Amino acid sequence: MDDIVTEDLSKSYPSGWPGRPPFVALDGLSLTVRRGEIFGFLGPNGAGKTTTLKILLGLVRATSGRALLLGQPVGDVATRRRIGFLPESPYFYDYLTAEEFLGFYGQLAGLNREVTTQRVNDLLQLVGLDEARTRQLRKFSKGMLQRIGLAQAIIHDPELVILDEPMTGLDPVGRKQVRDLILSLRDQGKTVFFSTHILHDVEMICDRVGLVMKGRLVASGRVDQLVRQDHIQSVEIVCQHIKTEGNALIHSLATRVLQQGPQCLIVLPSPDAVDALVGEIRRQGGRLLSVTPHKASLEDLFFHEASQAASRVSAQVTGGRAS
Ligand SMILES: Nc1ncnc2c1ncn2[C@@H]1O[C@H](COP(=O)(O)OP(=O)(O)OP(=O)(O)O)[C@@H](O)[C@H]1O
Repeated sequence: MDDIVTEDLSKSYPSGWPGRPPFVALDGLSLTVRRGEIFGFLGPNGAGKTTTLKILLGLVRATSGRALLLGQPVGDVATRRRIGFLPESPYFYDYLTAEEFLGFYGQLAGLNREVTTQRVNDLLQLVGLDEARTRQLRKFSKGMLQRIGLAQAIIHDPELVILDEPMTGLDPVGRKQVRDLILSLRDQGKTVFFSTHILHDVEMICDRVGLVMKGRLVASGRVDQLVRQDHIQSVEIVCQHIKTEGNALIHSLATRVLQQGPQCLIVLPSPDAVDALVGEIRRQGGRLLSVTPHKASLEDLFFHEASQAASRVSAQVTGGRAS
Protein backbone atom coordinates (compact mmCIF):
# COMPACT_ATOMS: atom_id res chain seq x y z
CA MET A 1 0.00 0.00 0.00
CA ASP A 2 1.32 3.44 -0.95
CA ASP A 3 0.51 6.38 1.34
CA ILE A 4 1.70 9.03 -1.10
CA VAL A 5 1.49 8.79 -4.87
CA THR A 6 2.25 11.59 -7.28
CA GLU A 7 1.86 11.10 -11.01
CA ASP A 8 3.46 13.48 -13.46
CA LEU A 9 3.04 16.42 -11.10
CA SER A 10 3.93 19.81 -12.56
CA LYS A 11 3.74 23.31 -11.19
CA SER A 12 4.50 26.58 -12.96
CA TYR A 13 4.49 29.91 -11.18
CA PRO A 14 3.78 33.09 -13.13
CA SER A 15 7.01 34.94 -13.84
CA GLY A 16 5.49 38.25 -12.78
CA TRP A 17 6.90 39.91 -15.92
CA PRO A 18 4.80 40.51 -19.02
CA GLY A 19 5.97 38.35 -21.91
CA ARG A 20 8.29 36.22 -19.78
CA PRO A 21 7.29 32.52 -19.62
CA PRO A 22 6.12 31.03 -16.31
CA PHE A 23 8.74 29.53 -14.01
CA VAL A 24 8.60 25.72 -13.93
CA ALA A 25 9.09 24.68 -10.29
CA LEU A 26 7.95 21.04 -10.77
CA ASP A 27 8.37 19.17 -14.00
CA GLY A 28 6.49 15.84 -14.20
CA LEU A 29 7.34 14.54 -10.73
CA SER A 30 6.20 10.97 -10.05
CA LEU A 31 6.98 9.28 -6.74
CA THR A 32 5.51 6.82 -4.26
CA VAL A 33 5.91 6.60 -0.51
CA ARG A 34 5.01 3.23 1.00
CA ARG A 35 3.07 2.69 4.20
CA GLY A 36 5.24 2.53 7.32
CA GLU A 37 8.44 3.82 5.75
CA ILE A 38 10.60 6.88 6.35
CA PHE A 39 11.04 8.57 3.00
CA GLY A 40 13.60 11.37 2.61
CA PHE A 41 12.81 13.90 -0.08
CA LEU A 42 16.18 15.29 -0.93
CA GLY A 43 17.25 18.21 -3.07
CA PRO A 44 19.19 21.49 -3.10
CA ASN A 45 17.63 24.89 -2.44
CA GLY A 46 14.95 25.71 -4.96
CA ALA A 47 14.64 22.13 -6.26
CA GLY A 48 10.88 22.02 -5.68
CA LYS A 49 10.59 20.21 -2.34
CA THR A 50 8.35 22.71 -0.55
CA THR A 51 6.22 23.13 -3.67
CA THR A 52 5.63 19.35 -3.73
CA LEU A 53 4.72 19.30 -0.04
CA LYS A 54 2.38 22.27 -0.46
CA ILE A 55 0.60 20.51 -3.33
CA LEU A 56 0.22 17.37 -1.21
CA LEU A 57 -1.29 19.42 1.60
CA GLY A 58 -3.63 21.29 -0.71
CA LEU A 59 -1.94 24.64 -0.05
CA VAL A 60 -0.89 25.04 -3.67
CA ARG A 61 -2.67 23.70 -6.74
CA ALA A 62 -0.67 21.67 -9.28
CA THR A 63 -0.65 22.94 -12.85
CA SER A 64 -1.04 19.34 -14.07
CA GLY A 65 -0.68 15.78 -12.82
CA ARG A 66 -2.26 13.94 -9.92
CA ALA A 67 -1.50 13.32 -6.26
CA LEU A 68 -3.07 10.84 -3.82
CA LEU A 69 -2.67 10.79 -0.05
CA LEU A 70 -3.71 7.62 1.80
CA GLY A 71 -5.41 6.52 -1.42
CA GLN A 72 -7.54 9.70 -1.72
CA PRO A 73 -7.13 12.72 -3.99
CA VAL A 74 -5.34 15.68 -2.41
CA GLY A 75 -7.77 18.02 -0.63
CA ASP A 76 -10.10 15.30 0.67
CA VAL A 77 -11.25 16.68 4.06
CA ALA A 78 -11.66 13.34 5.85
CA THR A 79 -8.13 12.36 4.80
CA ARG A 80 -6.67 15.56 6.25
CA ARG A 81 -7.53 14.34 9.75
CA ARG A 82 -5.17 11.41 9.17
CA ILE A 83 -2.21 13.59 8.19
CA GLY A 84 0.21 15.58 10.36
CA PHE A 85 2.30 18.43 8.97
CA LEU A 86 5.22 20.51 10.21
CA PRO A 87 6.00 23.47 7.89
CA GLU A 88 9.52 24.71 7.22
CA SER A 89 9.06 27.87 9.33
CA PRO A 90 6.20 27.17 11.71
CA TYR A 91 4.50 30.00 13.55
CA PHE A 92 4.43 29.63 17.31
CA TYR A 93 2.24 31.54 19.73
CA ASP A 94 5.14 32.83 21.77
CA TYR A 95 3.30 33.61 24.98
CA LEU A 96 1.66 30.20 25.33
CA THR A 97 3.39 27.59 27.45
CA ALA A 98 4.27 24.23 25.87
CA GLU A 99 1.25 22.51 27.39
CA GLU A 100 -1.13 25.37 26.49
CA PHE A 101 0.18 25.32 22.91
CA LEU A 102 -0.33 21.58 22.46
CA GLY A 103 -3.70 21.74 24.25
CA PHE A 104 -4.82 24.46 21.84
CA TYR A 105 -3.88 22.33 18.81
CA GLY A 106 -5.55 19.28 20.40
CA GLN A 107 -8.81 21.25 20.58
CA LEU A 108 -8.36 22.53 17.00
CA ALA A 109 -7.99 18.89 15.92
CA GLY A 110 -11.34 18.14 17.58
CA LEU A 111 -10.05 16.02 20.47
CA ASN A 112 -12.11 16.11 23.67
CA ARG A 113 -10.64 17.53 26.88
CA GLU A 114 -9.72 14.18 28.38
CA VAL A 115 -8.00 12.85 25.25
CA THR A 116 -6.22 16.20 24.75
CA THR A 117 -4.80 16.12 28.29
CA GLN A 118 -3.58 12.56 27.81
CA ARG A 119 -2.04 13.32 24.40
CA VAL A 120 -0.33 16.48 25.69
CA ASN A 121 1.22 14.52 28.58
CA ASP A 122 2.32 11.65 26.31
CA LEU A 123 3.78 13.94 23.66
CA LEU A 124 5.66 16.17 26.09
CA GLN A 125 7.31 12.98 27.34
CA LEU A 126 7.97 11.71 23.82
CA VAL A 127 9.67 14.91 22.66
CA GLY A 128 11.59 15.32 25.93
CA LEU A 129 9.93 18.57 26.98
CA ASP A 130 8.01 17.46 30.04
CA GLU A 131 10.19 19.56 32.34
CA ALA A 132 9.56 22.64 30.17
CA ARG A 133 5.79 22.16 30.01
CA THR A 134 4.97 25.38 31.88
CA ARG A 135 7.59 27.48 30.10
CA GLN A 136 6.49 30.00 27.45
CA LEU A 137 7.58 29.15 23.91
CA ARG A 138 9.39 32.49 23.55
CA LYS A 139 11.93 31.08 26.01
CA PHE A 140 12.49 27.90 23.97
CA SER A 141 15.66 27.22 21.97
CA LYS A 142 15.37 26.44 18.24
CA GLY A 143 15.77 22.72 18.94
CA MET A 144 13.03 22.81 21.59
CA LEU A 145 10.73 24.70 19.21
CA GLN A 146 11.31 22.12 16.51
CA ARG A 147 10.40 19.33 18.94
CA ILE A 148 7.25 21.08 20.16
CA GLY A 149 6.38 21.67 16.48
CA LEU A 150 6.70 17.95 15.85
CA ALA A 151 4.49 17.21 18.85
CA GLN A 152 1.89 19.63 17.44
CA ALA A 153 2.05 17.89 14.05
CA ILE A 154 1.15 14.54 15.63
CA ILE A 155 -1.25 15.68 18.39
CA HIS A 156 -4.19 13.99 16.59
CA ASP A 157 -2.23 10.72 16.13
CA PRO A 158 -2.04 10.87 12.31
CA GLU A 159 -1.06 7.90 10.13
CA LEU A 160 1.03 9.95 7.74
CA VAL A 161 3.43 12.65 8.94
CA ILE A 162 4.83 15.21 6.47
CA LEU A 163 7.73 17.37 7.63
CA ASP A 164 9.34 20.22 5.69
CA GLU A 165 13.06 20.50 6.52
CA PRO A 166 12.67 19.32 10.14
CA MET A 167 16.42 19.30 10.91
CA THR A 168 17.44 22.57 9.27
CA GLY A 169 19.10 25.05 11.60
CA LEU A 170 19.56 22.56 14.43
CA ASP A 171 22.86 21.69 16.08
CA PRO A 172 24.04 18.04 16.05
CA VAL A 173 22.24 17.28 19.33
CA GLY A 174 18.99 18.81 18.10
CA ARG A 175 19.25 16.94 14.81
CA LYS A 176 19.76 13.64 16.58
CA GLN A 177 16.73 14.32 18.79
CA VAL A 178 14.57 14.99 15.73
CA ARG A 179 15.99 11.91 13.97
CA ASP A 180 15.17 9.77 17.00
CA LEU A 181 11.65 11.18 17.07
CA ILE A 182 11.15 10.33 13.40
CA LEU A 183 12.41 6.79 14.09
CA SER A 184 9.99 6.47 17.02
CA LEU A 185 7.13 7.51 14.71
CA ARG A 186 8.05 4.69 12.34
CA ASP A 187 8.18 2.29 15.31
CA GLN A 188 4.57 3.29 15.99
CA GLY A 189 3.70 2.23 12.44
CA LYS A 190 3.44 5.72 10.96
CA THR A 191 4.64 6.80 7.53
CA VAL A 192 7.04 9.74 7.55
CA PHE A 193 7.77 11.86 4.48
CA PHE A 194 10.27 14.64 5.07
CA SER A 195 12.16 17.06 2.89
CA THR A 196 15.76 17.96 3.58
CA HIS A 197 19.08 18.86 2.04
CA ILE A 198 21.06 17.29 4.89
CA LEU A 199 22.48 14.12 3.37
CA HIS A 200 23.77 12.66 6.61
CA ASP A 201 20.28 12.59 8.17
CA VAL A 202 18.91 10.83 5.14
CA GLU A 203 21.63 8.18 5.20
CA MET A 204 21.06 7.62 8.92
CA ILE A 205 17.30 7.05 9.05
CA CYS A 206 15.58 6.77 5.68
CA ASP A 207 14.21 3.54 4.27
CA ARG A 208 14.07 5.14 0.84
CA VAL A 209 14.91 8.49 -0.69
CA GLY A 210 13.87 10.54 -3.68
CA LEU A 211 16.31 13.03 -5.14
CA VAL A 212 14.76 16.07 -6.80
CA MET A 213 16.72 18.50 -8.98
CA LYS A 214 15.19 21.48 -10.78
CA GLY A 215 11.69 20.08 -10.33
CA ARG A 216 12.46 16.57 -11.58
CA LEU A 217 12.86 13.35 -9.65
CA VAL A 218 16.27 12.16 -10.82
CA ALA A 219 16.70 9.15 -8.50
CA SER A 220 14.57 7.18 -6.08
CA GLY A 221 15.08 4.02 -4.05
CA ARG A 222 16.99 2.60 -1.10
CA VAL A 223 20.17 4.52 -0.28
CA ASP A 224 22.38 1.44 -0.67
CA GLN A 225 20.84 0.70 -4.09
CA LEU A 226 21.23 4.27 -5.29
CA VAL A 227 24.87 4.73 -4.39
CA ARG A 228 26.17 1.17 -5.03
CA GLN A 229 28.30 1.17 -1.89
CA ASP A 230 30.26 -1.83 -3.13
CA HIS A 231 31.70 0.41 -5.83
CA ILE A 232 35.07 1.93 -4.90
CA GLN A 233 35.42 5.40 -6.40
CA SER A 234 38.98 6.28 -5.51
CA VAL A 235 41.89 5.11 -3.35
CA GLU A 236 44.03 7.33 -1.11
CA ILE A 237 47.57 6.18 -0.45
CA VAL A 238 49.80 7.76 2.19
CA CYS A 239 53.51 6.97 2.07
CA GLN A 240 56.88 8.38 3.18
CA HIS A 241 60.31 8.98 1.74
CA ILE A 242 59.57 8.79 -1.95
CA LYS A 243 60.29 11.28 -4.69
CA THR A 244 57.20 12.27 -6.64
CA GLU A 245 58.44 15.38 -8.44
CA GLY A 246 59.03 14.64 -12.10
CA ASN A 247 58.04 10.99 -11.66
CA ALA A 248 56.07 10.25 -14.84
CA LEU A 249 54.67 6.92 -13.59
CA ILE A 250 53.19 8.40 -10.39
CA HIS A 251 51.71 11.38 -12.21
CA SER A 252 50.20 9.16 -14.91
CA LEU A 253 48.52 6.95 -12.27
CA ALA A 254 47.34 9.60 -9.81
CA THR A 255 44.60 12.22 -9.94
CA ARG A 256 46.25 14.12 -7.08
CA VAL A 257 49.71 14.16 -5.49
CA LEU A 258 50.29 16.14 -2.29
CA GLN A 259 53.77 16.23 -0.78
CA GLN A 260 54.20 17.54 2.78
CA GLY A 261 57.73 17.15 4.06
CA PRO A 262 58.65 13.46 3.95
CA GLN A 263 54.98 12.43 3.77
CA CYS A 264 53.02 12.09 0.57
CA LEU A 265 49.29 11.67 -0.20
CA ILE A 266 48.50 10.12 -3.56
CA VAL A 267 44.91 9.77 -4.83
CA LEU A 268 44.20 7.09 -7.45
CA PRO A 269 41.00 7.15 -9.52
CA SER A 270 40.37 3.39 -9.04
CA PRO A 271 41.84 0.35 -7.23
CA ASP A 272 43.34 -0.87 -10.53
CA ALA A 273 46.44 1.32 -10.15
CA VAL A 274 47.22 0.35 -6.53
CA ASP A 275 49.66 -2.49 -7.38
CA ALA A 276 51.67 -0.35 -9.78
CA LEU A 277 51.94 2.51 -7.28
CA VAL A 278 52.89 0.24 -4.36
CA GLY A 279 55.55 -1.33 -6.65
CA GLU A 280 56.96 2.16 -7.33
CA ILE A 281 56.99 3.05 -3.59
CA ARG A 282 58.92 -0.20 -2.89
CA ARG A 283 61.30 0.40 -5.80
CA GLN A 284 62.21 3.79 -4.30
CA GLY A 285 62.69 2.25 -0.82
CA GLY A 286 59.76 4.32 0.52
CA ARG A 287 57.40 3.36 3.33
CA LEU A 288 53.70 2.64 2.77
CA LEU A 289 51.61 4.08 5.64
CA SER A 290 47.99 3.53 4.52
CA VAL A 291 45.75 2.52 1.62
CA THR A 292 42.17 3.83 1.99
CA PRO A 293 39.44 2.95 -0.51
CA HIS A 294 36.63 5.53 -0.86
CA LYS A 295 33.20 4.16 -1.63
CA ALA A 296 30.46 6.04 -3.41
CA SER A 297 28.26 8.05 -1.04
CA LEU A 298 24.96 9.81 -1.25
CA GLU A 299 26.98 13.02 -1.45
CA ASP A 300 28.66 11.81 -4.66
CA LEU A 301 25.26 11.00 -6.15
CA PHE A 302 23.92 14.40 -5.04
CA PHE A 303 26.78 16.33 -6.66
CA HIS A 304 26.73 14.18 -9.79
CA GLU A 305 22.99 14.77 -10.28
CA ALA A 306 23.32 18.47 -9.41
CA SER A 307 25.97 18.97 -12.10
CA GLN A 308 23.89 16.99 -14.63
CA ALA A 309 20.85 19.14 -13.85
CA ALA A 310 22.92 22.31 -14.19
CA SER A 311 24.27 21.24 -17.59
CA ARG A 312 20.73 20.32 -18.76
CA VAL A 313 19.59 23.85 -17.86
CA SER A 314 22.57 25.52 -19.50
CA ALA A 315 22.00 23.42 -22.66
CA GLN A 316 18.36 24.57 -22.66
CA VAL A 317 19.41 28.21 -22.21
CA THR A 318 22.01 27.96 -24.97
CA GLY A 319 19.50 26.14 -27.20
CA GLY A 320 16.92 28.83 -26.41
CA ARG A 321 19.33 31.59 -27.37
CA ALA A 322 20.29 29.85 -30.58
CA SER A 323 16.71 29.38 -31.66
N1 LIG B 1 4.93 31.53 -5.08
C1 LIG B 1 5.96 31.42 -5.91
N2 LIG B 1 6.07 32.21 -7.00
C2 LIG B 1 7.10 32.10 -7.86
N3 LIG B 1 8.11 31.21 -7.73
C3 LIG B 1 8.06 30.38 -6.66
C4 LIG B 1 7.00 30.45 -5.69
N4 LIG B 1 7.24 29.49 -4.74
C5 LIG B 1 8.37 28.88 -5.11
N5 LIG B 1 8.87 29.41 -6.25
C6 LIG B 1 10.09 28.99 -6.97
O1 LIG B 1 9.99 27.60 -7.25
C7 LIG B 1 11.24 26.95 -7.06
C8 LIG B 1 11.06 25.80 -6.09
O2 LIG B 1 10.81 26.35 -4.80
P1 LIG B 1 10.62 25.42 -3.52
O3 LIG B 1 10.35 26.34 -2.37
O4 LIG B 1 9.64 24.36 -3.82
O5 LIG B 1 12.08 24.78 -3.41
P2 LIG B 1 12.73 23.93 -2.21
O6 LIG B 1 13.32 22.72 -2.83
O7 LIG B 1 11.74 23.72 -1.12
O8 LIG B 1 13.87 24.93 -1.74
P3 LIG B 1 14.47 25.22 -0.26
O9 LIG B 1 15.32 24.04 0.11
O10 LIG B 1 15.29 26.45 -0.49
O11 LIG B 1 13.31 25.45 0.67
C9 LIG B 1 12.21 28.01 -6.58
O12 LIG B 1 12.99 28.44 -7.66
C10 LIG B 1 11.32 29.12 -6.07
O13 LIG B 1 11.92 30.38 -6.24
